[in-house]
Amino acid sequence: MTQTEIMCHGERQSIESGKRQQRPPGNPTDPVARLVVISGPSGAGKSTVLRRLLRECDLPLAMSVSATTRPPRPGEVNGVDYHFLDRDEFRRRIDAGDFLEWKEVFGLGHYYGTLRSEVTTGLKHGRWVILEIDVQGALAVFQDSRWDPVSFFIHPGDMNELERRLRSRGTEDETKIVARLKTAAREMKFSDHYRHEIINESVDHSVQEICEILKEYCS
Ligand SMILES: Nc1ncnc2c1ncn2[C@@H]1O[C@H](COP(=O)(O)OP(=O)(O)OP(=O)(O)O)[C@@H](O)[C@H]1O
Ligand SMILES: Nc1nc2c(ncn2[C@@H]2O[C@H](COP(=O)(O)O)[C@@H](O)[C@H]2O)c(=O)[nH]1
Repeated sequence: MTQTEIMCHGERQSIESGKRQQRPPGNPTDPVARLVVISGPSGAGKSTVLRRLLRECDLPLAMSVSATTRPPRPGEVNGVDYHFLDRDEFRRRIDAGDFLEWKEVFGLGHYYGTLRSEVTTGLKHGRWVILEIDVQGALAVFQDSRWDPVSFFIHPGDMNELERRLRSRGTEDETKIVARLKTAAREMKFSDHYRHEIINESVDHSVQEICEILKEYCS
């Protein structure tokens, strides 16, 4: 019977084929780590849940810090929340082949992308690397047969609650809120492309659910 090794709690464990993970993880240089893709509409609570997941889930997790051309929000730190690049630098990095995927998200001229270096560094250290990316970016990763990510779609509950969360966050003006809600309606239609769907009604429950699901890939 084929065995696949994955990294949990810093040690190697095996799972039988026939369980959830049937294909070896994508990175041929490190067969014990894998990608986790998290998407969901802007304002659903992805960042809030992930911040807590990283603190509270006892698995070797690492966030991939994306690059973006959008300006930093107050309190956001370059290299921690995002790698903030100007458009010329972003383009240069596209041409250099530095991105695993990149997209213009929300149609307002701002680009977001996953740097290959973020992924390879995490995988090299035996970590599950988490990509918090939009649906278009996620579909590109799903199509690339080198990756076999564990994927989660985070739902806000309903669209009214999503709008409430976006407005209460207070980080976007009206034009941007409208663009994000429009994109959200489109993105919701793709939730069944993900292995797992999480209804983020309670941050506590979402964190616990995601951690438990990830652990199932270890046992
Ligand atoms: N389960 C929840 N219940 C109520 N409010 C929540 C919940 N989860 C997150 N929030 C709040 O909703 C707002 C949006 O959350 P967050 O910034 O994490 O969303 P996001 O999905 O990461 O958005 P974006 O894609 O724009 O980065 C924040 O003010 C956050 O505190
Ligand atoms: N395709 C990608 N999408 C990304 C990446 N990093 C973030 N995102 C998505 O952008 C939105 C907006 O984020 P915000 O910080 O401006 O509120 C968010 O919903 C992410 O899903 C990326 O590297 N690639």
